[in-house]
Amino acid sequence: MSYAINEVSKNFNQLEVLKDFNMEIVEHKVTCILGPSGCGKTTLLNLLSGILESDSGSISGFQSKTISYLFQEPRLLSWKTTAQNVEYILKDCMSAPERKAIVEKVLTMVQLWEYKDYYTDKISGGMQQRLAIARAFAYPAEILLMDEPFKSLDLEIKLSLFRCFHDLWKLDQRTVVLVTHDIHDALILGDEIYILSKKPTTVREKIINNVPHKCRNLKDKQTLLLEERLYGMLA
Ligand SMILES: Nc1ncnc2c1ncn2[C@@H]1O[C@H](COP(=O)(O)OP(=O)(O)OP(=O)(O)O)[C@@H](O)[C@H]1O
Repeated sequence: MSYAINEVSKNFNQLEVLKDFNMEIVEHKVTCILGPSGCGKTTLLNLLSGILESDSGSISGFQSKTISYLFQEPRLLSWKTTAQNVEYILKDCMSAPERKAIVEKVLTMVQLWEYKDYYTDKISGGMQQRLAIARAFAYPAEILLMDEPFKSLDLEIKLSLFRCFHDLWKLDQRTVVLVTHDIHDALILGDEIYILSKKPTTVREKIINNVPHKCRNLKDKQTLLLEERLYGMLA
């Protein structure tokens, strides 16, 4: 199954942001949207989640789905512990024993189980972002929308977050739409990579990344070839 965005246009007053925009999102894949700052990536996620309405065109498949959103900043509850931050969002959708099991599973996967009783303002920024990713995957949404969750992080932290992402994604191969302006995020995480133009924004290219998730790293030969191709397209 896939989700379709057909000929969608979105303006803010006189500003044309998306114009006759077409895209397909394949279930159980990570679709990465790579585009310059201000081209309308967040606007697109807001259209997919129903926060915004398009001016014309259609978006199909999302309406009846549960959607989870992960933002650039972790948006944690500082008055709750690491474990409580995950448990809290699960309270209406599963029993207490189920919640406990999931909290332990995801916190262990992102190496935060030993910090489960720490308040979130007592853990580092990288740990907070790991927690936010674990929390987003813990919620049983069918679609996960990610808005530049790796922006402004140094490379070492980013690489550890990429590993967390891959481990969590492998659990149930969630349908993910990730927006970014960073080629590395797209190369390591995206199965399908859409490259956007400047405003008024359309899709310039679509690339399929066939490198298996576990082989993707910034030294892998195939990944480097793809990187060269992407830089060529963005030049
Ligand atoms: N509610 C709004 N009202 C008016 N203009 C808006 C609104 N939301 C976004 N815009 C404008 O639409 C354009 C696209 O914004 P958007 O945040 O979607 O871009 P983006 O690609 O996510 O940007 P960035 O990479 O910098 O986060 C920008 O020029 C922005 O100023």
